[in-house]
Amino acid sequence: MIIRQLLRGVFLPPVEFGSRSAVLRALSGMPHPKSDMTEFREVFSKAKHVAIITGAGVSAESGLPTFRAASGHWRKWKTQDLATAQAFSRNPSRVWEFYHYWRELAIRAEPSAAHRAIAECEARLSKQGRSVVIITQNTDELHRRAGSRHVLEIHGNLFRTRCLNCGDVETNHQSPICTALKGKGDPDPSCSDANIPVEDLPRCNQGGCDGLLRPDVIWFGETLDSHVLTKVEKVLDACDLCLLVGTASVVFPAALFAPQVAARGVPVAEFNIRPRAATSSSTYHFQGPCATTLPNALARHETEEI
Ligand SMILES: NC(=O)c1ccc[n+]([C@@H]2O[C@H](COP(=O)([O-])OP(=O)(O)OC[C@H]3O[C@@H](n4cnc5c(N)ncnc54)[C@H](O)[C@@H]3O)[C@@H](O)[C@H]2O)c1
Ligand SMILES: [Zn+2]
Repeated sequence: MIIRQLLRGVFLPPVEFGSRSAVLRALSGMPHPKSDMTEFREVFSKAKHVAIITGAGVSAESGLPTFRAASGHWRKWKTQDLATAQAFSRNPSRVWEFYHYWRELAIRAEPSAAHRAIAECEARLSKQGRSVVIITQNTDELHRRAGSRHVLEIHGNLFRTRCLNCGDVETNHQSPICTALKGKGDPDPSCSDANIPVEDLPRCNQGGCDGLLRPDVIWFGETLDSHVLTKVEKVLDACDLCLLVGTASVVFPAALFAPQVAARGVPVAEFNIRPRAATSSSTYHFQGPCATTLPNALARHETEEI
């Protein structure tokens, strides 16, 4: 499967809906995605294995801005220029400030109605012998905090650290993660770097190691965890309904997941505040904030007995 070969971080050009997609649709005779909720609910009620692919938009209503909403910047730097191994080795203090900012936002955030609707749907369907698996690009843990149990975090987790010296991976929810980062990380472009000495940044506490820790997230240009990708492949191959929630789907390899499922003739239902260029290849598109659209879409169907 091709997704195994791919690194994170190749961007698709973010073509706006209405330009190239409209032309392609007209040329190919491709139907417009439907927004018929009753029909979607019929399909949903019959699905045995549901894959739900989520992106930053699912956490937007929890107060975590999408990179796009934050104009793709933290202070004066592009987020994709900070989320790299090169940026970390050049300036670990700046990159830790950036991740400290995200950790503190995520710790204080609460799961939204969209996270809760997904978790409730998973719990209910599992009692009926049906499965729901969440494949998320988010690193904020809000799906788990909402109660979801089958979550594949393809881009890692803000609340894990990895030691650059011994490789030890630990869960870490400390706030702040180290004293030197307390009160740092302000995203305002006029704010200066804290320039924290490397020995005061988060360090490994495994017997005498003291190596520098990094956030255990997948940075641009890094390979996704092959164990996680193997699980993703199985879920994509087995699903008979796929939801694409709050993602621009412009970052590989996640951008390939829904098209891969659609190519098998499996319905894809998209929930986004705006159409994307590739929305035209989805079966359904429900436009609007997903904390409003998803609870209706995933509520108990009249044919469900429990
Ligand atoms: N919460 C997080 O963990 C978080 C936040 C920002 C970025 N990221 C990272 O950024 C990368 C960019 O990927 P992405 O495609 O997920 O994000 P993105 O910022 O590129 O796109 C977000 C998408 O969500 C949609 N959206 C915004 N608000 C919405 C809402 N209320 N309801 C429904 N849709 C909404 C937007 O139209 C857009 O298509 C990912 O790899 C992710 O790891 C993560
Ligand atoms: Zn170590």
